[in-house]
Amino acid sequence: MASIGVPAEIKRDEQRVALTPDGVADLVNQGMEVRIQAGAGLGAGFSDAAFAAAGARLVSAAEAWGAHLVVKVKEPQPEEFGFLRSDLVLFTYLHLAAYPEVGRALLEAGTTAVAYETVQLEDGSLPLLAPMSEIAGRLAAQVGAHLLERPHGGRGILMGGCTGVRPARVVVLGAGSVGWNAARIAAAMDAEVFLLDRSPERLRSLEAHRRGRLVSLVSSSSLIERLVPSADLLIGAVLTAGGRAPTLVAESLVQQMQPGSVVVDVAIDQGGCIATSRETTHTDPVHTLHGVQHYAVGNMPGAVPFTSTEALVSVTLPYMLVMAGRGLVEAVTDRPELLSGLNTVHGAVCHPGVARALDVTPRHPMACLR
Ligand SMILES: NC(=O)C1=CN([C@@H]2O[C@H](COP(=O)(O)OP(=O)(O)OC[C@H]3O[C@@H](n4cnc5c(N)ncnc54)[C@H](O)[C@@H]3O)[C@@H](O)[C@H]2O)C=CC1
Ligand SMILES: CC(=O)C(=O)O
Repeated sequence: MASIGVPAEIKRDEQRVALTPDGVADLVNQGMEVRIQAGAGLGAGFSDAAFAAAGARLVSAAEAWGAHLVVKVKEPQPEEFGFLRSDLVLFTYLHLAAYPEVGRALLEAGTTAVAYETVQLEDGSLPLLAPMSEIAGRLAAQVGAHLLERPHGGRGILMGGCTGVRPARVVVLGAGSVGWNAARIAAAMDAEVFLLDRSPERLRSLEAHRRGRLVSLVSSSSLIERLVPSADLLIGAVLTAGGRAPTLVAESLVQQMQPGSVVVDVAIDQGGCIATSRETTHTDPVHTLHGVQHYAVGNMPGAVPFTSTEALVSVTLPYMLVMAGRGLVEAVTDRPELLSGLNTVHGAVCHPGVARALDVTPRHPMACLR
């Protein structure tokens, strides 16, 4: 019988879990054995009793990691590297461009790792990243608004201003799932929003939904140089799938921002797109440089684990069913988008963007699977 293991997340401040009790019931009904580490769902509001009632077996971390398919939320932490092995299929967010040491551990162990964030449909969309990006984008506007308040270290600007007083100026780099959601929440707060993307087609597709003081602009380095110094809130949200985020904002530009302004670099999980950001945690989310508060939490959706867990499992469960039920080779035939999810297979890197970031030569995923 195929077994699926769900370890508790141990990344700092991560409270999400990779399966819900409803998801467990679906897998068990398909004849699969589901092992949940005891306590794994508590932070997201799912009790051990609820998982057991759905048919899961409550186990230790080692037993959860011992399953054929291990599903997680975040990349394995160094304490978990010892659980990696060559007959394991790991399905989780990996972001190997930002965490090369995780890539090395997966390659050394020969683990087959399928990264949620690089599963890509034919139209270029990223179905397993999109829900978390939607959440992180919405949070970015909320967090930015909060940090702009004086008691939270900000310059004391209200997002929507008030009658006769200007609103906050928000500049969003990247108009994908994160950027669009950040921009539309900021616009709904009545801020003045500039949404930049290198793709005019992407901006055009958003045109009909644009509301409030939201201006969309085709990105260029000159435009960024003009806009950033006057931004009260700068949000980084660009991505090239699998690759390291490009640095779009140099330190000299951040230096020109007003003291108390805020940077939220959501793209930090791919290395960040603002030169001065470095990864922070929910416990200690802000570092201040040149008088500008930087928020760059690599697992922002972990702040709302109930919403995020439900949203994540709603998109990952169909893939778990096919991977555990029919094996990886049949799964990629049935769901070809899984091929781009393959980051490492038996000691080789299979995704070109990840390979570039790790400075290794990629192998074709089908060749690796054979
Ligand atoms: N910190 C966190 O907790 C989370 C971080 N993320 C990250 O946020 C980032 C954005 O994700 P999504 O919005 O889902 O990606 P997406 O693929 O939907 O959008 C990225 C956008 O960036 C644009 N872009 C790429 N290079 C550009 C450039 N040089 N100049 C201007 N625009 C450029 C693309 O045209 C695209 O529209 C990713 O790194 C993702 O992993 C997502 C969720 C949570
Ligand atoms: C996308 C991602 O890495 C996260 O939600 O934590």
